[in-house]
Amino acid sequence: MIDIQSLYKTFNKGLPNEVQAINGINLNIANGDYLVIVGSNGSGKSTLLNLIAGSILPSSGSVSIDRNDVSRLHDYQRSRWVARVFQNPLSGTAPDLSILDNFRLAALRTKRKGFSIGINDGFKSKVKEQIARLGMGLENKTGQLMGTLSGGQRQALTLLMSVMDDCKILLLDEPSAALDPRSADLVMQTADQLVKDYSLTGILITHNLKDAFTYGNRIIQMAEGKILHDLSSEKKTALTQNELFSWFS
Ligand SMILES: Nc1ncnc2c1ncn2[C@@H]1O[C@H](COP(=O)(O)OP(=O)(O)OP(=O)(O)O)[C@@H](O)[C@H]1O
Repeated sequence: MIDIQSLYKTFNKGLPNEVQAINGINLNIANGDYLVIVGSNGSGKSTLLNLIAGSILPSSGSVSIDRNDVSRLHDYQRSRWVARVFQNPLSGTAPDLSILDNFRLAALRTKRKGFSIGINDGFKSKVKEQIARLGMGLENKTGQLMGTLSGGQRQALTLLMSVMDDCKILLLDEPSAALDPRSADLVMQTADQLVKDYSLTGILITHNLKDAFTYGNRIIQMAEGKILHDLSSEKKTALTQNELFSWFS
């Protein structure tokens, strides 16, 4: 469970360009929830995700993961809980390395000290088996260079790489925004499947209201660093597309 209490983040404090990006957020996200975050530009969505990931630290307030107060831990210290996928399919992968080597690198990055992982047959077949589940036919091309894949294929593999190593929370910051509509759908479906298959807690930021409507079991709308709407389970299911659109009018 992610428990956020009285969270504030101010950038450039005391300067003329001071911004109160997060303005007193309280939020509880249950294990296994798939939370969608919508909101206008500058409403604080990415800052909230950064605070959960630990890539920035709060001005005040707390973030706990499974009852561990992680508020002062940096992102690399939270990596055993948190995986993150960004908008740009080029980030997070090495284009000049093969698919398999990229998986190996990803595994090495997240394994705790003392745990050695080779590129042995066991690892290779585990990777192939997981890639096959994507249904993209890439399992027999693990020697292919990552840079030669399409943006959608690459983003789907990035998603898989980020969840294969026992993380509990998957943060998705507009993962399909840079992709064509077909690839975007594929990546969103992959994310949804991985959240379910790996029993993850997912948090998705999206500007795509169709995706916000389709995915997740809870939706929040942010405005000026606060939560304006918060609908979970049945209320999210009952939400109509028109109602969701009206949040932005
Ligand atoms: N590192 C930073 N330094 C200064 N100001 C920042 C920084 N990061 C974010 N901000 C400011 O904080 C506010 C919230 O930004 P944030 O990126 O969280 O919004 P967002 O809802 O994710 O927007 P978008 O939909 O455009 O990505 C904005 O006013 C932004 O300019």
